Amino acid sequence: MLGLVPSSYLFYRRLAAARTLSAATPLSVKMARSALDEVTDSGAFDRSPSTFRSFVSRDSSAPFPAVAGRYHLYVSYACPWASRCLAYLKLKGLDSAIGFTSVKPIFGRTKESDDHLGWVFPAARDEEPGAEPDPFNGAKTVRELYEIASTKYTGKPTVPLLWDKQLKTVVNNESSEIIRMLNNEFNEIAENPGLDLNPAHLQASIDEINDLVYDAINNGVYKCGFAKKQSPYDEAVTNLYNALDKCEEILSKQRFMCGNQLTEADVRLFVTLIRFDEVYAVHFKCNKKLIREYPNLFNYTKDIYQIPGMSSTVNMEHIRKHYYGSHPSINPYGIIPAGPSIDYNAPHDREKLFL
Ligand SMILES: N[C@@H](CCC(=O)N[C@@H](CS)C(=O)NCC(=O)O)C(=O)O
Repeated sequence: MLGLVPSSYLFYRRLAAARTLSAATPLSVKMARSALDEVTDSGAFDRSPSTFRSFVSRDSSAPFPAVAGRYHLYVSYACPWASRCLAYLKLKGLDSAIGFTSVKPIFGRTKESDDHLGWVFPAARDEEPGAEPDPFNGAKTVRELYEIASTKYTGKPTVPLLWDKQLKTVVNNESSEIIRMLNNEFNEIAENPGLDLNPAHLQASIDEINDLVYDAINNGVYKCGFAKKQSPYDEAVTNLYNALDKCEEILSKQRFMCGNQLTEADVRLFVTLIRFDEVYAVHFKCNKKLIREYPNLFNYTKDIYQIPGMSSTVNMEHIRKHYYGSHPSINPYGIIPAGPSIDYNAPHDREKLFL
């Protein structure tokens, strides 16, 4: 460890700077400790904002410079927000410069002194395929990582989190920002630096699709699933299916959401589509229509799944175990439904349609 410290003075100055940057947000404000608590009096799900919002930069003098081996991504294979970061690690060829560790899929007790349920690491590598013990801090829970980064943290201990091994702190826990950093700032150490998922000429269109997809689809399925009253559910499910119909129509004319090249908008939509028929349809009551009943959306999901590297970011076992097993107020007995076991490696027509 000491080998990483440039000089004790510099180290503590950087640590203080990083902590100020990382903690420049309302850490002392009382926040929900679980997504299931983020429901307003009207019964609607209302997601809290992420807390750690510092940026890694290609500028070598920045507090968090983009260097190989310094950062680690803590994820859950179950989580769509974490999976989009994982997808970027694979697509950009950054997985040897930035390691990652997945937690166990089912929430567990994070402290003996309270009843919080959250992400936990396995005690050994062979405990749960895909999940690994924390390699750097020996943390038993993601909550512990947040507590190492800030003693004042009272918010939700969420994944993904981009961890700085040198300063032992969370750089950023907002996936929409982490993916932009992975796209833009690490090109000098990426194996695929030429892949730009946010090209300037498509930025306006990417932002427009992201606005539609985030609110109505990515977060929309959670609004359906976590609603505690009928009317917020009705509103969320209507918005969800209006947005899916719109995507289906866009994809009838072009291979990807912003044209005929893969962009950030596709990675962001994919992580919800791949979980939809297996989990959201049943667990979150999104059963008006399945993705496999939309010809374009279904083939588009297969198309993206078959991009080299992408299938390794999809662990359906973790996805199914997590949702059905971690929300006792929705599924009290934790029973995992049998189907549908879709083959996303099956042929699709997208390449032929849009040559
Ligand atoms: N805005 C965050 C959201 C992350 C998030 O909500 N992650 C969920 C898993 S899918 C989580 O860790 N939840 C912990 C909990 O509910 O206790 C991001 O996009 O990075």
